Amino acid sequence: MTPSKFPAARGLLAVVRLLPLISRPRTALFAATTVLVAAFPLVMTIATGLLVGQIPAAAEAGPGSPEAREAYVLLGVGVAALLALRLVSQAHQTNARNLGRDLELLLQDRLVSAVARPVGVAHLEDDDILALLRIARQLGMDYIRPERAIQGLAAIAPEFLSAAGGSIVLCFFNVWIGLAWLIGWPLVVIAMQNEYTRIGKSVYMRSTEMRENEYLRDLAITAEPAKELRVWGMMPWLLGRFDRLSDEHLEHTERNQGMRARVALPVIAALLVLTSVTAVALVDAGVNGLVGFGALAVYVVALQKMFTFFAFDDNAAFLSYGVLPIPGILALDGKLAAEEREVTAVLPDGAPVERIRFERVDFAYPGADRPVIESLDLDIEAGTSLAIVGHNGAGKTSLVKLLAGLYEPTGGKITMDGVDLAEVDPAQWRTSLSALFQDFTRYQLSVRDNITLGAPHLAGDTDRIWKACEPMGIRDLIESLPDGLDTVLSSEYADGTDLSGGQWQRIALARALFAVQAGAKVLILDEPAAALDVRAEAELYEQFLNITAGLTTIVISHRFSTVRRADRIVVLDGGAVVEDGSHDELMALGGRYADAFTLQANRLAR
Ligand SMILES: Nc1ncnc2c1ncn2[C@@H]1O[C@H](COP(=O)(O)OP(=O)(O)OP(=O)(O)O)[C@@H](O)[C@H]1O
Repeated sequence: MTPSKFPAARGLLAVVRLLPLISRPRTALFAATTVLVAAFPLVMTIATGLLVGQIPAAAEAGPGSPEAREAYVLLGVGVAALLALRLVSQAHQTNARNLGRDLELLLQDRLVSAVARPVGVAHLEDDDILALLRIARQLGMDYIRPERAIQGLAAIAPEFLSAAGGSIVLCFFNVWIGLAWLIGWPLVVIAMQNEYTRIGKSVYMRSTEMRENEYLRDLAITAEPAKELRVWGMMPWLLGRFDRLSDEHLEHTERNQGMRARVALPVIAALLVLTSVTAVALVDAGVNGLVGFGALAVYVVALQKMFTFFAFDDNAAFLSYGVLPIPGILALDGKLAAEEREVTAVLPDGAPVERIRFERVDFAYPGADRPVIESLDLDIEAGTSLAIVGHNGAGKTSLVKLLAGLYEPTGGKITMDGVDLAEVDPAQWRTSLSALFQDFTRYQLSVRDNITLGAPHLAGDTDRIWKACEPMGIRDLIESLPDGLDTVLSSEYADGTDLSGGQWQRIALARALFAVQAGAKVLILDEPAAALDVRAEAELYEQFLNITAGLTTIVISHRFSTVRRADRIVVLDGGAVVEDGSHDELMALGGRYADAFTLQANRLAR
């Protein structure tokens, strides 16, 4: 995030630009009521002053005199302004509340669509973006809510205009005193907003610093890590560390949340001096008969306006805090939009019908200094099965993530039937793809949703769902669940249920199969059955190969019983292909594959 010299002003400008996007008429109403809410008190001020000044003349002239009638007219004007102020204030506040709420929704929407827009996932590992996301996720937090900023603005803007109006009135008394107020107030507002912004940034925008704290809190209250935390007796340690970090944060807050004396004291002193000088000058002018009683009364009430405007209150703070995250969110929207790729090619129908080709592909994860894939050449013939093997960290998953378009190669290209995937609309490519990753997601949704997520438009096709479940051996299991296919797979729901690791894996495999049945042409299976026993895995993979015959299948596995069934096997090491051939060819080669296969086979035999 680029630091800004005037974050409060930038945020405020952003708000001013965003409001018309929510609603032009409501923004116009907001502007109009801001002016009216400022103007009516000024009218009251002047009417009251003039009324006070009129009373002696009216009393002398007696009831029914023109002087007395003028006094009543002034009273009427004052009361009318008061009533109008009440009415307009109400509308002003309601409109501000609604605009604030809608602004927050607009920002949430911008944020979610910005984050969802990129084709890949690299941006979700970018520290700056993550920091912004964490802040934005707290949009609901009281202090840094844009909604509060609008409410703050709704309260401050009329007061400020009113004080400016009071300053102009004072110009008629003494132009220098009036100008001093007219220039002084904006300076005070800027100084205060800058101070509040400093406090807001240092206390409420500590996303990165609060990261560990947030992580520990989530660990302590979510079901997934609960087992390990309890079994290892980690809870006291975790809570202790959480408390320590929270205390540090609290200390930091207490240290930084106050206004600095070197800002507050000069501001307060300047206001005191200006008020005293104005008051003394007014009294002096009155005593020396330099201004009439009526005019003096108007000036005194105008001076009072200066007290009612308060640049130090909660509204001023909420205004500064609330606008803080806005420029970042808008910048993120722009930044991620700029990363969108240009589509210049289309895949032929039914692709791949010939081959998928990795051509001198390099890849390094964002921010990493070493590549995980280097100059990789790999030809995958369409309609065949390929197994990728290699030791931990060899780059197998990274390779299929590139194929799935989750990351883009940093060098070289991946083509499908000759078309560079970087030029293709990822949505088109992904309709041809079904993938199951080793860290597949266990969605806390119904069984039906879990299986049909790869082709949600077919979620109502129960026969098709059973066709995906039966080969995975889970139809009986699903039928035994309380709501069958509609049972929620989470014990966090009243009628929900959780499954064993192997059962979850079968559900995920059914999801991959369902997407294949829905038309996917390429199937990626990354450790598809690591949670199954060896026999079950071999049987399942056999089934898969039968069902998916004619499909381009890429499987990553450490189980050679699975791997050996593939048409072709490549051994990956250091991000490059080091052996390539069928099971028999690689065994005959007597290299790494043969060694590893023999080792595993001997162990199993023993
Ligand atoms: N998101 C990531 N960011 C940075 N580095 C990563 C990321 N994911 C993986 N790596 C690194 O890339 C290298 C290759 O990882 P990859 O997951 O491709 O290996 P693999 O062959 O699939 O391993 P395994 O058999 O253990 O699943 C590893 O050194 C790993 O630390």
